[in-house]
Amino acid sequence: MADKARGPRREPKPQEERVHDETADIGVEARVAAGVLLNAALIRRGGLDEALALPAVTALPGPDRAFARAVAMAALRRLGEIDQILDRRLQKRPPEAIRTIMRVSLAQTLVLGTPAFAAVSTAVKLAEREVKTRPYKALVNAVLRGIEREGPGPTDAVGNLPDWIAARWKQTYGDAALQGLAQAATEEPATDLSLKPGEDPEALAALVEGEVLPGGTVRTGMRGDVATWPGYEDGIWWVQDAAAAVPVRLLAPQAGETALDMCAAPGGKTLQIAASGASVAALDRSDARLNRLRQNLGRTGLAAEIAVMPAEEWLDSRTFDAVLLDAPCTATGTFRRNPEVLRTTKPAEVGKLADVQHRLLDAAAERVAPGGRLVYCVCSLEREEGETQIIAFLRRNPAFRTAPADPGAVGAPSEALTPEGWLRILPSMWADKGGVDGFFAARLDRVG
Ligand SMILES: C[S@@+](CC[C@H](N)C(=O)[O-])C[C@H]1O[C@@H](n2cnc3c(N)ncnc32)[C@H](O)[C@@H]1O
Repeated sequence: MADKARGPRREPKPQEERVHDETADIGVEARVAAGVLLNAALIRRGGLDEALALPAVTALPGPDRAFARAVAMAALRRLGEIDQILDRRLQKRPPEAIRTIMRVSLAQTLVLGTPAFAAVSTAVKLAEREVKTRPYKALVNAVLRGIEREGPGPTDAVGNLPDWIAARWKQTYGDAALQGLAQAATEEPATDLSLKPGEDPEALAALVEGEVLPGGTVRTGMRGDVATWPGYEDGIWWVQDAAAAVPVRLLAPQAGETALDMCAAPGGKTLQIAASGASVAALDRSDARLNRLRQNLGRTGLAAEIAVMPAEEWLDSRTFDAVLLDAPCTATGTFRRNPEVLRTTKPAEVGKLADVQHRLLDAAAERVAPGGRLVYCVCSLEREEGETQIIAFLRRNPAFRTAPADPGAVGAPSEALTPEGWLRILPSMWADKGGVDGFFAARLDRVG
């Protein structure tokens, strides 16, 4: 939880930014870009990625671009707390552009540790630039200097979650879990690497300033461009959150088996299946998203058959020993890496996606060979997309039974095991190791 006495705690700083804020020489344009990124991320899903391609961002030198992104991400993770601090000092609602300038400034001073003289003076310069914001220059200066002088005051990390999400998670997981989830949402996650079989996780961990997590994932302390990290060129690992690596371990594909990955892109799980020696077909409706899989197959020397296709419309008549359905979902469990997901997901999407998942689950069942198995997973924390789907699926499909998971054997936190034998991984688990993404996973064996 946020430190009630002092406001948001500081996040570890990305490497490039560390170099730069020490010299405090990053200018106004990087702060403009941070505001552009922040607002784009708040407007719609995918907005952050689109904004990263805008000239206001791409025209910046690399370190300034990294700084702008770090500021936007820090602001997104702490938006509720930042607004609590601002709202205490604002008597009237300022124009949105002014709020953005102040949010960007506070993300720097309160979260990233940028020196106040740099964060505040650039905020004042930003206000000065536009006719519409110029009249608020003195307000920006007074508010930000006041916070610097008197401290931010108490904040509540649950306030970083939209109300409807906080209410849902409280009802589903309880108040203590909600506090843990809110805390996890404030923290910048480390990068996790999955290794090809035969590679030594301890040796890689030593090279990438990392540690080996249960299950064999290597969690690295490194930041910046992964293409420059040891082992990238040799294709011995790929980036995959520790929790995202669990469903394929639950599926346990074997050499000589056939496997189908029904919603495969960008492909971390296909790579895991291919690395097991099983022969894998990977489907996805998005050709663009499959490009990442194609690149990673080339880099790692692994093989998969790829088809661009809505999985339920695939005309191929084969059935498979092992079927993975990593279904499209609200992705609310990925808030550590994609903090904007909590802001852009709308309540109505939960039900709409649950309908899609229902349809895809039925299509997946038809692909499972007699004696074969199906793993269903989603990176959502919403029950309708997880537990409720499997309860309904088992009612519709008496030929399938839950194969209870062994969390230790699949590299999942032990407390993730549900009474039914499914896995409900929460981002607040493994807090001492830096947390994990949220996932639901169930293995269903075809017994009839
Ligand atoms: C959660 S992501 C999959 C992540 C992937 N399994 C991985 O590990 O990298 C869901 C994917 O489902 C795809 N998708 C959505 N509807 C689909 C459908 N009807 N058939 C096939 N793919 C679909 C999306 O394009 C998206 O790439």
